[in-house]
Amino acid sequence: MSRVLIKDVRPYGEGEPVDVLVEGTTIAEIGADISADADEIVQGGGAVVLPGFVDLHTHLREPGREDAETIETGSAAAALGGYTAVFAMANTDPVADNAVIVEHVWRRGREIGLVDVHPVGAVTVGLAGEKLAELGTMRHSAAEVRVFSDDGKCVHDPLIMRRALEYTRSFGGLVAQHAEEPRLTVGAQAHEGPNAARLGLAGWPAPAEESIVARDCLLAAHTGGTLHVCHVSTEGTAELLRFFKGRETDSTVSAEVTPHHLLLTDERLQTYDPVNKVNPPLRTDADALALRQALADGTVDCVATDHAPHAAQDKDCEWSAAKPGMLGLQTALGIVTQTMVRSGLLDWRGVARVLSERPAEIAGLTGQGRPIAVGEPANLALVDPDAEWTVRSAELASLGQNSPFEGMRLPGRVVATLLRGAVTAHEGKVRR
Ligand SMILES: NC(=O)N[C@@H](CC(=O)O)C(=O)O
Ligand SMILES: [Zn+2]
Ligand SMILES: [Zn+2]
Repeated sequence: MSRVLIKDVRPYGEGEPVDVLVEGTTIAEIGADISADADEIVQGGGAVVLPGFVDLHTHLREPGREDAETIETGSAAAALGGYTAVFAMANTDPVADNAVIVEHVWRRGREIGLVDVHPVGAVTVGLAGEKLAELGTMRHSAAEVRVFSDDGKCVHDPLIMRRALEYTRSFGGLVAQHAEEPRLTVGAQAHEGPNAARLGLAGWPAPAEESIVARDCLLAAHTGGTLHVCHVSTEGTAELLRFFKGRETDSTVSAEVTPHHLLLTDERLQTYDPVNKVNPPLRTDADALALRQALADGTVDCVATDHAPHAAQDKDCEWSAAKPGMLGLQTALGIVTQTMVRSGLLDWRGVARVLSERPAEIAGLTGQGRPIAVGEPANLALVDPDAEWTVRSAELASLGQNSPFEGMRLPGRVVATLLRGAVTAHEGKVRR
C-alpha cells in the first residue's frame, strides 16, 4: 500500500499545523510531527487543506471538439485547480444523450485518472428540447448518470421539464437547468441594460432567467422532483431561490454560481473583446454583490465553474460571431479566495462547503466532499492562501485560451491535489 505523508498543513485553515498520513486511498493518521516511512513526502508549508473540489458544471468538448478541449486536457486543468471530481456537460458532438456516449466519457476519464469525470446526460434527444432522452438507460449504464442537463440550451417546454423532473425522481436523479427563456433572448448578446444599449448589443434581460427559475421551482414542488439551477446570474434569481427554499415542500432545489459572475460585470464589454462573452451574460455590480451574499448565506449552494473552452477561431472574431463561454477550472479557487475569503464573506470551512461538500451532496457522490478525518477517502486540495499568481492563459492546461482573467493577479494557489491517495497535481504539474 502506498503511503503519502503530507507535512505541515492546516485542515480548513484552523488550528496549529499538523501532518496527514495517507495510506492507500484513505487518511490513516492526523497529528503533530508524524514520523512514518512514506513513499512520498509532500511539504505543505502551512497550507490550508480542504476536501478536493467538485465541479458540477464543466465542458470538456470530447467527443467532437477535441481542438478546444479533451477529457485529458480538461482533467489536467481540473487536477491543477484542486478538483477531484467534475461533471462533464452533455453538449458535445455527438450529444451525450445515450448510454454509449456517457460510458465513453466515463471510461476515458477513468483511464486518464486525474479526476473523476462524471458524464451529465442530456435531458432531450440531441438537446433539441422535443423528446426525452433515455434517462433510465443512462442511469443504469456503467456511467451511472444521475445529473441530467441540456445545458447550453434551456429545457423550455414546461411539459418536457415536468416529465424530466418526474422521471428522474423515480431513480433519485436531478435536472440541472440552464434557465433561459428562448423567446426573450432571440439574438441576445449582452446583459440588457445601459452598457449593452451604449455598445449597440442586443439585450439578454434578467427575467429571461428568472421566469424559468420561478417556473421550474413551481414544477419541482409540484412533482417532488429535484432541480438544480445552473449559473445563477441575477439578484432576482437569488431572491426567487430564497423564497422557494423557504417554503415547506417535498422538492429539492439547489443552485450554483460561477466564479465569473461573482467577480466580473458588463463594464468589461466596452472593449468588445469576445473573451467576456458568456451565457448567461456578465451582469451588473449589484447582481455580483447579491450573488456573493447569496453564496455566503447558502441561498446559492455552491460554486461551479461552467468551464467552457473554445478554439481560437471561435473567440478571435467579432463579438456577434463569437461563441459564449470562458475557462474556469484553474482560476476558480483564486476568484473564490478573492471575492469570498478576502472580503470576509466565507472562511475556509465555508470554501470547503461551496467548492466541495455541497456539490458532492447535490450530485449524490458519497466519496467526495467528505470530512478531513481518519478513515475518510484522501480526496484533498492543498491551498496556499497567501500566494499570489498571475493568470496566463497560454500556461493553463486547457487547449482553449479563453480566460477572461488573463493578466490578473489572484490570491490562493493550489499546492497539491490528491485523488484517493494519489497525488494528481503538485506545484503546478500534473502526475499521471
Ligand atoms: N456558458 C457558456 O457561455 N457556454 C457554454 C454553454 C452554457 O453553459 O450555457 C458552452 O458550452 O460553451
Ligand atoms: Zn448554460
Ligand atoms: Zn455550461
